[in-house]
Amino acid sequence: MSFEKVGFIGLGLIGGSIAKTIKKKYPDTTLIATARHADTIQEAHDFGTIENDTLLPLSDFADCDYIFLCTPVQQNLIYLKELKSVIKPSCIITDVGSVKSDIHKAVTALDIEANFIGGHPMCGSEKTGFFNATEYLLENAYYIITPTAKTAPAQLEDFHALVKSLGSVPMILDYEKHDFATAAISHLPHIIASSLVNLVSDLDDEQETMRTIAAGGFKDITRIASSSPVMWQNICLSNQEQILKLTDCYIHALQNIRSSVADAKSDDIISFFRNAKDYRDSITTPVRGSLQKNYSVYCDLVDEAGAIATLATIMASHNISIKNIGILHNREYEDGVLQIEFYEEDALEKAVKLMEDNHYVVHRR
Ligand SMILES: NC(=O)C1=CN([C@@H]2O[C@H](COP(=O)(O)OP(=O)(O)OC[C@H]3O[C@@H](n4cnc5c(N)ncnc54)[C@H](O)[C@@H]3O)[C@@H](O)[C@H]2O)C=CC1
Ligand SMILES: O=C(O)C(=O)Cc1ccc(O)cc1
Repeated sequence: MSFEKVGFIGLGLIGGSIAKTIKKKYPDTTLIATARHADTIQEAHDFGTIENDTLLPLSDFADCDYIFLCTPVQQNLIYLKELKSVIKPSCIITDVGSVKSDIHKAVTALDIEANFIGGHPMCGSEKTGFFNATEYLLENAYYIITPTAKTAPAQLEDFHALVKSLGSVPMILDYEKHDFATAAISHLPHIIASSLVNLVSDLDDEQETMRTIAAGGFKDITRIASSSPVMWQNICLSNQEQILKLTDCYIHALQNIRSSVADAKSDDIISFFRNAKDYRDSITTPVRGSLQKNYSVYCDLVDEAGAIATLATIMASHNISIKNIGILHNREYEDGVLQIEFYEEDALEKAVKLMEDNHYVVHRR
């Protein structure tokens, strides 16, 4: 695997995270980028991630070994067409878009199948922009790779190795299969989250009773409604067929549970919740490559000044990096607990032992 120059078109949460990770793992690689706003490029240059400090014309990407398309999915299609006449013969254009069929069809129509490998890192969040990009976002996340019929095996192997070296877990998948699966586990959930928020917003009273009492469950299930509207508009338009299929299935499922409630079918209602709980509990178990793994523990708050600093010092003196630390108040922990999040499972296990040795009351869930 050898590459000297990598280009990014779009440098937000995902493009920025990939660029920061490549810069960290391959400091000698030249990275260039262009985006919609000059500020983004200036910020990434000042951060030390990319070479250029102004917006670049696409002709400047001519000697790139890899070009990552990291704008909203429909915008990626426009850049793909423009890049056809720019790239060198050995260049691989890849994308990070949440939908794959559209771009694969465009690649075939443009007759550039030998120069394209699709990609989709299964990580991210509701946040946007280079500012929120991190060099650990990709870590342990599945990174779906969708080759074309004309992808050279050696180039696929190289790209697979690159993805792995960035800390992700590469998974090769057929692009149509990808679009059905992501419609179910990502696209429909985003539609449901946003429709639920819109419903509450429409039904709330003048005193905003619903907004005021919105509890953990509502906030958990609707976090992703804060995602970029443009990005999700693009995804809905690109993956229209699969999203329609899944939405119909979901409407049917809602009608079923509605009937069970209307007819007071207690057995059906309990099965509905039991089945969901069993499947959901099986997903919670930390497995390699899950979306946004969270290695958190909770400990009872010691009510004295400097309690957080003391704990942070204990961790630091044992070389354990803390990703996040803060006080959590919810129904489960009425008096509040300290939530400490780590980057990896090993660190979490070490930290739990240390905290217990230091007589902290530790909760895991
Ligand atoms: N946000 C997430 O959690 C994930 C997003 N993706 C995919 O990654 C891609 C990028 O998403 P994010 O990085 O989250 O978005 P973002 O909003 O953080 O960044 C988008 C970038 O594209 C640029 N951009 C937008 N419109 C443009 C245009 N017309 N011309 C040039 N540049 C333009 C912006 O300047 C910005 O640099 C999308 O295709 C999305 O489907 C994939 C996995 C996860
Ligand atoms: O915020 C979350 O949990 C996400 O679901 C992030 C996400 C958004 C889009 C994708 O294509 C993949 C992952």
